[in-house]
Amino acid sequence: MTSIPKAVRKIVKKEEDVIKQLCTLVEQLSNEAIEARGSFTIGLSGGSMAKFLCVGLPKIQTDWAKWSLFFCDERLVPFSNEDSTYKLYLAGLVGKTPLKEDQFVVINPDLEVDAAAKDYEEKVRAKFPESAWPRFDLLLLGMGPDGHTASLFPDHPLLEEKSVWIAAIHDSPKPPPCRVTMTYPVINNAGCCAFAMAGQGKADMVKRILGDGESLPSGRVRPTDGELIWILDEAAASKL
Ligand SMILES: O=C(O)[C@H](O)[C@@H](O)[C@H](O)[C@H](O)COP(=O)(O)O
Repeated sequence: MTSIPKAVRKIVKKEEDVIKQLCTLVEQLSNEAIEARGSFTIGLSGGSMAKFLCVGLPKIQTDWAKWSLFFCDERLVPFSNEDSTYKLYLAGLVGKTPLKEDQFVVINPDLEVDAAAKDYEEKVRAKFPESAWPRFDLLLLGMGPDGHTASLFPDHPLLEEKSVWIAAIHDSPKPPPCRVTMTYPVINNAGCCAFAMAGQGKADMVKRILGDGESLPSGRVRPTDGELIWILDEAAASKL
């Protein structure tokens, strides 16, 4: 087993500091990308990542009009459903920042899941024309209690999916069962992948992945030509 030599660990005192570090990173990378290329592409995740971003992003300084926002994974439910990740961001960021609804590249929840994955891939391809693989400026990822990230779950065949940008999952062990997810070739082609987490509940899995180097889905996030950053509070890092 190997550890992750390229992962930068930023350990801060408590959850509010995790939020500050995370949103400072987003601010810095957005400004760099906009200066270099005139646009900023960011992939979002649900769970506590959504909560952190909705608290912290309204305070950053950036050229919001230049942002395009994507979903590292999304649950195939109507946008009105409490399980919709997009719904969280819509409520937390639109109206609280200058971001507009049409800057979010969203799934079509009316399609069945395979068609929804294809449709989402087409929407992503339209933003990265002529690329073999898209290069997102920043992908923000969560880590579940089983070590999953995006909708890439332990021992699932999707961990080996290398032919598509966006895959469908019909049997997610975490409900709801139908989702679409970015695949590893996409995730690992990003300019930066960042995890952010807080609390004792994360400590065992953080140790298994960052300390012991277990090959769980979150540990397989290793950008081939980009940065990997884990932002942890002291409780989440307590077993390292
Ligand atoms: O769609 C989902 O079910 C969530 O996006 C999920 O993948 C989440 O990112 C992790 O489970 C971590 O969640 P917490 O950060 O809330 O523990």
